[in-house]
Amino acid sequence: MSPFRRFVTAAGLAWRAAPVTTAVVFCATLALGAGPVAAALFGKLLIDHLSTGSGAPATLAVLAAGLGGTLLVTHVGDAAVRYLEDQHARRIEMIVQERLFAKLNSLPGLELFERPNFHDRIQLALRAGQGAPQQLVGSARSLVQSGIQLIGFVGVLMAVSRTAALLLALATIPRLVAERRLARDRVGLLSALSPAQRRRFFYSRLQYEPRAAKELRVFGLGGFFQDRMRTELTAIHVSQRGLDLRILRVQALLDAATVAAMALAAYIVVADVAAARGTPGDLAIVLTALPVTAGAATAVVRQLAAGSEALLSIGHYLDIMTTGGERPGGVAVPALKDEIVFDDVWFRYGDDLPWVLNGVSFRIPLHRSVALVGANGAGKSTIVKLLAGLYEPAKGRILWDGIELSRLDPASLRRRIGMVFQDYMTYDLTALENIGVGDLETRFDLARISGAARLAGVDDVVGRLPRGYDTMLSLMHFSLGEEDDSAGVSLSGGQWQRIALARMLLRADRDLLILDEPSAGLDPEAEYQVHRVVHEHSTGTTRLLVSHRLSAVRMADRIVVVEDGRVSETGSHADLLRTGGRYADLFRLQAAGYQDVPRFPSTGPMTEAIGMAPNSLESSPEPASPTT
Ligand SMILES: Nc1ncnc2c1ncn2[C@@H]1O[C@H](COP(=O)(O)OP(=O)(O)OP(=O)(O)O)[C@@H](O)[C@H]1O
Repeated sequence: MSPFRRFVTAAGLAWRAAPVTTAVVFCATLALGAGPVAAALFGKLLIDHLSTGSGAPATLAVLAAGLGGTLLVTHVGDAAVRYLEDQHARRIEMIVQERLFAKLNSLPGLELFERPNFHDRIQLALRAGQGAPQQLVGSARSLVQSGIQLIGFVGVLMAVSRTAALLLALATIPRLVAERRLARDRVGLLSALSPAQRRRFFYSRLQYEPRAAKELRVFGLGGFFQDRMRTELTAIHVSQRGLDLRILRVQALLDAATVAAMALAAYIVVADVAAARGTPGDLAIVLTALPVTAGAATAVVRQLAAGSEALLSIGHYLDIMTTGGERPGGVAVPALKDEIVFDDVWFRYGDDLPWVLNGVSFRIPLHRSVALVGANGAGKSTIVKLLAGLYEPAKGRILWDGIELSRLDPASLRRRIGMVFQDYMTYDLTALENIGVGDLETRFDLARISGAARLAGVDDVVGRLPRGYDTMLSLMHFSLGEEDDSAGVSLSGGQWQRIALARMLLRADRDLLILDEPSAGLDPEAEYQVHRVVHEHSTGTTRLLVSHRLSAVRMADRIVVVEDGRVSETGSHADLLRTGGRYADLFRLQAAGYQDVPRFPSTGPMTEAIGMAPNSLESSPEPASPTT
């Protein structure tokens, strides 16, 4: 990406955030840049007037007032400009956040979100998008301000001693080169450390997230993850310290060179004044101008480096903003009239990963229910995700009434689908919102939401919560006091599953309902009720159901058995039992399991199978008892 494109993006963001503020800041910058030069000139004139003894009191008063006024404006103006810059930074943050998240929400598939480096890029883009335009504006402002000071003081130095001015200019060139290189290294290090930062935050989050707290305590994993977090942080610090040391070494060398140049320049001017080739005012202004000029030259160089750092890092923001992924256009999805067809569909999650689907073909006829069954990892959820347009097949076609899914508009497709996922979401929202997000168009209509909750068998549970449907379903929403009933509550796994089901039932009028393991966490009675409700309530709707409970799928019009990414059997429950294939075996196995429950041995086969000696805990040496 060209530096020019990055510059236009950063400057465009800064300008659009607050054009008036940007213009005011620039004008103020010009005035603030000229301030110190004007103050130094007023100072020189005052000294010259006093040293010749010819100064009229009125002239002295004017010069003193000029000096005081200039200093006052410079200091007050500086604070005002900093205030405006902070407001500007907030506006930029808002714009960047809006654009980045609009972009992320426009990506229809899951592929990018499952790549760790995409997460790193989002973090870098957020940071760059918020910081870089502001840094660029700040650098440009400081550059102009320091540049004006530099030009002014170099002019003054040139008037008094060209050699002194030349010496300072020579000392600035190596700084320019070195600071640019360091800026590039800083941006490079930030990218290089992203994976380690991500892992560090992952390990740190595990140690306070309520979801992980159970296992961490039961398995005693706190110290283990703390060690991992420490290892990552140590590695990050080692890399950062390496760069810090390099910056320190380079800057110390450059500062030493600048001081040497200043000392030489001061010596030349002192020698000139001693030889009566200059006035005491000349000496005063040179002694003022030398450190200020050196400081301004350093500031100019650093701002140039900071500006180029900002331009390099805005590349991360542009990187996300130009990420492909949206399907261009796409046909609006018509109501389903005939059938959905999987036609020799092949899929794998990455080019270097094994095929998950190896030519899957089956049909979902209109107003019929189709159940997918198969062992863990057979590819059932993958089929579901392909049907929802979350991934695209590598080969083969998925047809919606003969139109390939890839030609359809993903948003329009999803409006035609109601879905409950195997790994459904539990939102830190109220019960009303947790269900209502299933159909935002209902605008959290309590009557519809409680109707869906009733069908899913969770209405009573919600009714008994401290604030009914307005209760926060989250333990993170802490109580504000003893009497505060706004505290969050936590539901059981099965109750959460019913909430997810109610969320889907808000879309029961859609063309296609997809239920991926909707009853996995339910007790047997609840499971039966849920399947009866789903069956009765959505008869006449086209349905795809995934379940391991074969008792639940026997009601389906067609059962598709998936084995190793292929369809091995298709037919009704009765057909498949008659055929006596894999489904019939599984069904009989499950049915037998309910009648004849085997007892688990306390030691023996299971412990041996995982390579443990029986009673290894008991046979492990006792910890030494504390000596008294
Ligand atoms: N996001 C992913 N990235 C890489 N591999 C994946 C991903 N999701 C699933 N897989 C792999 O794809 C295969 C099929 O997974 P899938 O979830 O479709 O199986 P399933 O039949 O639904 O299994 P289960 O009955 O356990 O839910 C598995 O081997 C799994 O490891």
